[in-house]
Amino acid sequence: MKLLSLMAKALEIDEKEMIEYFEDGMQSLRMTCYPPCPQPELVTGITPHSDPTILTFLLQLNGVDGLHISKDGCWFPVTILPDALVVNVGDILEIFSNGVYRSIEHRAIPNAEKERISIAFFIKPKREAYVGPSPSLINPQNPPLYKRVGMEQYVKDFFSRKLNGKTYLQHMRISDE
Ligand SMILES: O=C(O)CCC(=O)C(=O)O
Ligand SMILES: [Fe+2]
Repeated sequence: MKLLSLMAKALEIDEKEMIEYFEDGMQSLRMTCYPPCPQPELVTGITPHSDPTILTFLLQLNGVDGLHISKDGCWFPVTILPDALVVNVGDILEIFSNGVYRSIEHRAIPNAEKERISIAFFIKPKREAYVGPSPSLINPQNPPLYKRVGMEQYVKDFFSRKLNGKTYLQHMRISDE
């Protein structure tokens, strides 16, 4: 909630709107184990994607790296900092902020020698919420860039597609219609 309040401030919207929208949301956790692979460049761990979340907190549990993020079309490894979580912006925050916060495309690959374990903690709005740009950010100079859809529908659509970069977010963009 503290993070969301700070983001509301940065977006210049009422923090109450942000908190009401996101409170009592859904939370889930995914633990992934990547067995060691002598030729990691030949296999895929988790294919490139952005998360269908507000925020994702990621713990690289046993200190073995393998997370990469995409920036300007290139992949960059994320160095593990001791006792720190990686905080990733998800697609729902990109949509809510009407593109101000950009979700991060990422992938994970196995390590050549060691097993790698990650735990991702996903923060999402409640089931009854709508995924769409915040009404306080929309005006004639700043029209909505994304469609508005019920959270249940959004999740259903996301998981019925193949994980493929930011294609689902692209599908949510109004200009793509
Ligand atoms: O294993 C990782 O570092 C990333 C996991 C991930 O991106 C996910 O579970 O959505
Ligand atoms: Fe992810």
